[in-house]
Amino acid sequence: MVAVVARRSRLLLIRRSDQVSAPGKFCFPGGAIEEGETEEEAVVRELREELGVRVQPVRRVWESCTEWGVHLSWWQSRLADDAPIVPNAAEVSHIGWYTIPEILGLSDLLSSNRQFLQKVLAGDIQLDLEP
Ligand SMILES: Nc1nc2c([nH]c(=O)n2[C@H]2C[C@H](O)[C@@H](COP(=O)(O)OP(=O)(O)OP(=O)(O)O)O2)c(=O)[nH]1
Repeated sequence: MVAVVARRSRLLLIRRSDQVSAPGKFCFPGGAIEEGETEEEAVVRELREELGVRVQPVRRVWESCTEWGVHLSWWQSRLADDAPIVPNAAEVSHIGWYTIPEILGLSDLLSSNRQFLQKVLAGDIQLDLEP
């Protein structure tokens, strides 16, 4: 489950900690769905665990599969309130709000995220950048 959170043409990006898979890579917040959960519930739980924030999943905008076989469901989501983002250091080493060109300029970006953003720029994925 991947949460795509936009604000004033910027997207919420995380840098993965050294203790998880794909250490040090940039991607969006998210994680695996657990048994019995809906996709929306998984998005809400993952963002709470990872960043200490409440989000509302709005719309599934894309589905994909990583080169290593993980199915990803991409959910445009919005922050439910103005509470501060408090990254869980075990999972996330850094967070920030970046424009799409800035994100595409990062060499440590996960390849599925690069593919996602290229599709957004091409108009193949509809994303609301000013929700
Ligand atoms: N969270 C997240 N994972 C992503 C993104 N793009 C992408 O390819 N992935 C991959 C990396 C991982 O193989 C998988 C989800 O990893 P995760 O670390 O967030 O979830 P997890 O704790 O349940 O999984 P894991 O570390 O045990 O592999 O999806 C993204 O934007 N966000």
